[in-house]
Amino acid sequence: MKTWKVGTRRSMLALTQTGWVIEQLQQLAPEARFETSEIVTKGDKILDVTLAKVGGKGLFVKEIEQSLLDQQTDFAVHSMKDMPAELPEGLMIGAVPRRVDPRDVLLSKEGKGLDELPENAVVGTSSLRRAAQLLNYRPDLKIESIRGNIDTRIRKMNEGNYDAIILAAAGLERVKWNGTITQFLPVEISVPAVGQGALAIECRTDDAETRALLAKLDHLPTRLAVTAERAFLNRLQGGCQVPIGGYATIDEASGEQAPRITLTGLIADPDGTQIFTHTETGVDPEALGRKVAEHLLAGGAGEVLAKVLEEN
Ligand SMILES: NCc1[nH]cc(CCC(=O)O)c1CC(=O)O
Repeated sequence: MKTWKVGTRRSMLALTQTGWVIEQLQQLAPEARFETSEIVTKGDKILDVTLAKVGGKGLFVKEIEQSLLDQQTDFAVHSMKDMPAELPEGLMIGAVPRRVDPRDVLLSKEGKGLDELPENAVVGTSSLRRAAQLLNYRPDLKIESIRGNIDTRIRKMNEGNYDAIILAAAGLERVKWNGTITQFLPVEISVPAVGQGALAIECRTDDAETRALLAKLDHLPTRLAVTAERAFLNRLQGGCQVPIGGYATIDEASGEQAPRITLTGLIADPDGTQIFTHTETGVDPEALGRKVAEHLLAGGAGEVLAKVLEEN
């Protein structure tokens, strides 16, 4: 039986999620063998600058995609959130496993939730999307950039530089972090990033054997939701330089083949003074994503986007 070579980043989160994917595939295909190939990406090397300033999305996936194209690896496991809206020619997302909790969470040093944090409290996040939504809700907060993997960020908070930090629930859940989450931020306060909580398993379009293997792990409701979110992002041509959020849910009671999808899109001014959101329901994920984007663009968010892009 074939041995599949699996590309992954080297962070604890990446290795954990890749291990999980291999475990799942092993159960679905007991004869298959897997070998992981750890790849250091540009995003892993640049730890001192805001990612937005050095090219944003794609930094965590480019080298891994090259190894797929060069046939050094057969498939790769990524956080969906790190995937650019468009994939290189010849590659595809072969599976989207079931999503875990998509929400952002607040961790605070003294266990105080967002409403209880003292005036002018310092919150660590390097995400423009998170910063804009926090500031919109609590304009007094001071947002400070923070980088590094989950452990590093939590350590930096505890060492005293920040009163609180914002992370994705999904990352903490996947690494089985055993600390206390202070608050799960409702999606009404913090619309998650496109793809947050989901994984993308990427492979070559012409590799039928790998596609057949990966298809076993695909979760249709998650795929539909993420497809809508990514169509939204794609229509906006947005990287993570712009505060964009997108979150879709599936009404599973509404039909096996073409369930109803509800998508909320968000575009914000980085300082949080202007927030544009729109929610719409449809059955075609691509059409829905475009529609929500176009509604926001027509309603004034286009000017905010243009301004943010100009400044960067
Ligand atoms: N920005 C980095 C990143 N990419 C994926 C996750 C984990 C959550 C996920 O899979 O959505 C994280 C960490 C975070 O945002 O806290």
